[in-house]
Amino acid sequence: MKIILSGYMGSGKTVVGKSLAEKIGVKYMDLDEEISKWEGKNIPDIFKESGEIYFRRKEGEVLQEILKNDNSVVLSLGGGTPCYGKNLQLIKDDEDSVLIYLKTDLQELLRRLSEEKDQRPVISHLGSFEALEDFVRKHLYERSFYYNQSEIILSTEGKSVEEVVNAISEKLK
Ligand SMILES: Nc1ncnc2c1ncn2[C@@H]1O[C@H](COP(=O)(O)OP(=O)(O)OP(=O)(O)O)[C@@H](O)[C@H]1O
Ligand SMILES: O=C(O)C1=C[C@@H](O)[C@@H](O)[C@H](O)C1
Ligand SMILES: [Mg+2]
Repeated sequence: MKIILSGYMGSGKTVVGKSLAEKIGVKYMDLDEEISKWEGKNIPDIFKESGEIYFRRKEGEVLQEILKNDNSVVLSLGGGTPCYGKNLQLIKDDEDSVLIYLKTDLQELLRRLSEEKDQRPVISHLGSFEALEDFVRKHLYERSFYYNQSEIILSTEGKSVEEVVNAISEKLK
């Protein structure tokens, strides 16, 4: 099975995905990391040097490769992955994939993201907490249309990473 984690930036896809993979003894992959490896540079540099449209194209290509080649994997998507191109449909059409939305509320996302903006080129330019809040509120609303099409929607509210991992394991039983 391919367990695919989706959700806004800061929702915990990477930390939860790594921990879940370890718990159930399955290979872990992070789409952002795979794109970085493929391109030989980190995500902020890809955005800076080649632009977001180029990044989105690579994101779709790398996702397609992983879906084709890796049959047993926990895969953390990037925050925007299901919202671009054919990515969401590709995942829905893949019979072995189960797509899980880590649903984290706006205030918690803001708490996390205000500490960790620099490695996230979509928000790194937002200078103040107010600017970040304005942006994320609207962006999360727009993206929720895509996230909510996931097979499993899991609220992370009040849950530690371990509790999120346990909740996913329960849902998958
Ligand atoms: N359930 C949780 N409880 C407390 N902290 C959490 C939880 N989930 C994630 N975090 C923290 O929030 C931050 C963001 O998590 P993470 O990098 O895994 O998000 P992400 O969804 O992979 O983001 P991106 O889309 O930008 O890659 C990290 O510092 C992480 O430790
Ligand atoms: O939400 C987004 O659009 C992004 C999230 C990150 O995971 C990276 O995929 C990249 O920084 C874009
Ligand atoms: Mg991540």
